[in-house]
Amino acid sequence: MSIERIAVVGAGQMGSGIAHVLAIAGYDVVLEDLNTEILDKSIALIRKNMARQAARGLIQDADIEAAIARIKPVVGLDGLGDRDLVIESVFEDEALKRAIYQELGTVLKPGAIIATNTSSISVTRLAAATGHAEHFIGLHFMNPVPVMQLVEVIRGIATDDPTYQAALDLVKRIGKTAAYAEDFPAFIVNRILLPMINEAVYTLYEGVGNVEAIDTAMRLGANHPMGPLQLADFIGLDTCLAVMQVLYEGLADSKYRPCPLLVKYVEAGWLGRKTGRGFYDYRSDHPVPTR
Ligand SMILES: CC(=O)CC(=O)SCCNC(=O)CCNC(=O)[C@H](O)C(C)(C)COP(=O)(O)OP(=O)(O)OC[C@H]1O[C@@H](n2cnc3c(N)ncnc32)[C@H](O)[C@@H]1OP(=O)(O)O
Ligand SMILES: NC(=O)C1=CN([C@@H]2O[C@H](COP(=O)(O)OP(=O)(O)OC[C@H]3O[C@@H](n4cnc5c(N)ncnc54)[C@H](OP(=O)(O)O)[C@@H]3O)[C@@H](O)[C@H]2O)C=CC1
Repeated sequence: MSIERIAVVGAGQMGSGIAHVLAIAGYDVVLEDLNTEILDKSIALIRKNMARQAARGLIQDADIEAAIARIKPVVGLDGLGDRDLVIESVFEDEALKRAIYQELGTVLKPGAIIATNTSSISVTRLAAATGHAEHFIGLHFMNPVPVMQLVEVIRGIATDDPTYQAALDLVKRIGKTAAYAEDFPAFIVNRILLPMINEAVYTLYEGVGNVEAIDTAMRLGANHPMGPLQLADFIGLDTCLAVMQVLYEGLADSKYRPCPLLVKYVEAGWLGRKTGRGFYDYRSDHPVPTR
């Protein structure tokens, strides 16, 4: 199937990044969320990040307005009937994702593909909520989407070959590299990355080091571009916890138990950058460690 008209459902940090790269690649993009305030914020973030790329010479300044014009922000799923592909990128919450697929089922045209940007949840199980599991696939983009080269592609047990091929063609057209992961909890990247982040939270929780020491140690000691706690704040502590819970429940191994401190921060609403506070406080010019 040829894909030209795409919708991105969920205009958070990932949905905004996905819409950004699709528009730069020339696709006709509808960006959907719950209200215009979020959509306005998303378009402003996309414009800022495109300017960043232009400043680095990765795209031309002149390309920005044309790309932004290819993104149509909408509230509600009703107008998605002409879409060839919908990429869902709402919270890492299975019930929410399934509810959105059920609503999409009433508006999408026959043969339309649904892809989920889930970080960890079973693609096979999510597909079962759509009624067209053969046209459902996992397309796991990496954060920040405009910068990261990888997209994990995950087939559900029922995903058909044309859907899989259409997904690979899209990844190629946006200039990224596909890695194929089998449909196991958290796939490849987060099966490895999130336990490392969780271990960094345990290191803080047990008092082995403070926030600054832990992040400095891994940036300078393991050459990580961001310390694990800085990265957790960047990802979103709610998403980090959701992925650890999927691993813990899905693999039934105590080594994936989410650190109690991570649970506490999420319960407090300290979700990292997106709420202004996590392991760092982002409310002043420079991030300040909070422990
Ligand atoms: C749950 C999951 O599924 C999680 C996943 O996505 S798995 C992948 C997780 N992501 C990572 O591991 C990324 C690790 N970090 C990095 O690679 C680098 O720090 C980075 C690429 C994010 C930035 O690289 P850098 O050379 O420092 O870029 P730099 O010019 O200094 O930009 C730093 C800032 O710009 C952001 N940034 C840079 N270019 C960007 C772009 N085009 N779009 C969006 N953000 C951008 C950085 O995130 C950071 O944010 P703030 O400006 O808000 O502080
Ligand atoms: N954060 C990361 O590093 C990565 C995350 N992912 C995955 O991407 C997905 C999104 O994560 P992320 O962007 O970080 O999350 P965010 O919290 O940044 O954004 C989630 C977005 O979903 C919106 N939303 C919630 N309910 C609905 C709905 N019913 N209809 C439309 N939009 C809705 C939210 O709007 P509102 O705020 O109004 O509720 C918000 O804009 C998750 O599945 C996550 O696992 C994948 C790779 C990396």
